[in-house]
Amino acid sequence: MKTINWAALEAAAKDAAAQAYAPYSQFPVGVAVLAENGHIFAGCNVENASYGATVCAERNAIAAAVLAGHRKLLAVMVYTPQEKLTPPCGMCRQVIAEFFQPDSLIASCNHLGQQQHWELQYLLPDAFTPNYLAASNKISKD
Ligand SMILES: O=c1ccn([C@H]2C[C@H](O)[C@@H](CO)O2)c(=O)[nH]1
Repeated sequence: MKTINWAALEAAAKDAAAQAYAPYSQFPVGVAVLAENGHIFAGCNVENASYGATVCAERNAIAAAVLAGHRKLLAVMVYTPQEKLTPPCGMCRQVIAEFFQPDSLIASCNHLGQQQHWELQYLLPDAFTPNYLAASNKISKD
């Protein structure tokens, strides 16, 4: 298993949170994802006046990685500037499951420099993944 530079992910997630567009919730989030080749992609939450069109930082970071051609992703870091360490929301857990492995580490950090780590399979047990579709339709995400 590759060594993960958690400090670099934390710095990237924190920088991303500074760009968050969160006028409605006042809850800025920054996320950094690590690709298999060591590159880091970041995203922030982008809210919307309709509320429902809001996109979380996790999904924006994953979209940036996919846009750059990276579909094999290794780790996630979520930053929120509050003491309580924040895991990804349910919708983002599903999107994470598309591009990560069950034992991939999902981490959260805060402005105090604290971190908490979870395995994806703990946050989303028995995830519905592309394998289920591939089993009947021969669909591949690669
Ligand atoms: O894991 C999460 C949870 C929430 N948010 C955003 C959505 C919304 O803009 C704000 C409050 O829910 O935080 C994220 O970006 N990631």
